[in-house]
Amino acid sequence: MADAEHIIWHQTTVTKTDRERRSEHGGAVVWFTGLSGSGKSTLANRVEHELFKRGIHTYLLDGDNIRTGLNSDLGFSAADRKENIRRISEVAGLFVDSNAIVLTAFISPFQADREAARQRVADDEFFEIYVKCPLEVCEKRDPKGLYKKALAGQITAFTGITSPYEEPPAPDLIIDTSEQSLEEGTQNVIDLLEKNRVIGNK
Ligand SMILES: Nc1ncnc2c1ncn2[C@@H]1O[C@H](COP(=O)(O)OS(=O)(=O)O)[C@@H](OP(=O)(O)O)[C@H]1O
Ligand SMILES: Nc1ncnc2c1ncn2[C@@H]1O[C@H](COP(=O)(O)OP(=O)(O)O)[C@@H](O)[C@H]1O
Repeated sequence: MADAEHIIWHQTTVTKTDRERRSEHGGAVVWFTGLSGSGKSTLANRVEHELFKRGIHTYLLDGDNIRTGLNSDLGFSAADRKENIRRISEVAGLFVDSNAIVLTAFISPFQADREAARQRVADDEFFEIYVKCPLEVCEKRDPKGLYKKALAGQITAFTGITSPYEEPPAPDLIIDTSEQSLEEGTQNVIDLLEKNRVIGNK
C-alpha cells in the first residue's frame, strides 16, 4: 500500500473543463446493474452503438472482458466483487474526466458498492440503470450455460443462486427486459441522457 501522506495530486495543464468546452456532449457514467443474463451487455452495446452513431465519444466496460485483464486476479467472493467494482468505478471516473460517456455492464450486486461508484463522479454525471429481469427468465435464457452449471453445484457463489443480489432502491431508470423490447430499453436510456442534457442540447 502506497504511503498516502506522501502522494501529492498533480494538477494537469489540460483540465476537464477544457475538454468539456471542446465537446458537443458531457461526460457521464451509465451504470447497468442486474442479474447474469438480465440483458446488461446487450443493452449497453446497443446504447453505445446509438451514441457512437451520433459522434459521441463512448467506451464500454463489460464484466467478462475486464475480468480477463485489469481484474483477472479477482474471483466472486464478496470482497473480490467489492474490489472489482471499486476499480471499475475508478476507471469510469477517469473516462468521465476525459469527457467520455462510459457504459458499464457489471452485475454489481451490492448497493454500497454502487453507491460508492456514484460518489466517484459528480451528481449529474452518474446514471444507474437497473436491468430488471425475473431470475426464472434469466435461468431460462442462460446465454452462457452458467445457470445450468450453478444449479448443478458446479459454480460456487453464483449471483441469484448461492450469492445475493441487492435490488437498487432508487435507480435512475428501470428496464424490465422480460417485458420491454431491446429497442424500447435502448430508447429509454437515450431519453434519460437527453433529458439530463448529457447529450443533445448540452
Ligand atoms: N459466481 C459467479 N457469479 C456471477 N457471475 C459469474 C460467476 N462466475 C462467473 N460469472 C461470470 O462473470 C460475469 C459477472 O462478472 P461481474 O464482474 O459483472 O460480477 S460482479 O459485479 O463482480 O458481481 C457474469 O457475466 P454476466 O452474465 O454478463 O453478468 C458471468 O458470465
Ligand atoms: N429486451 C431485452 N433486452 C436485452 N436482452 C434481451 C432482451 N430480450 C431478450 N434478451 C436476451 O437476453 C440475453 C441477455 O444476455 P446478456 O446481455 O449477456 O446479459 P448480461 O450481460 O446481463 O449477463 C441475450 O441473449 C439477449 O438477446
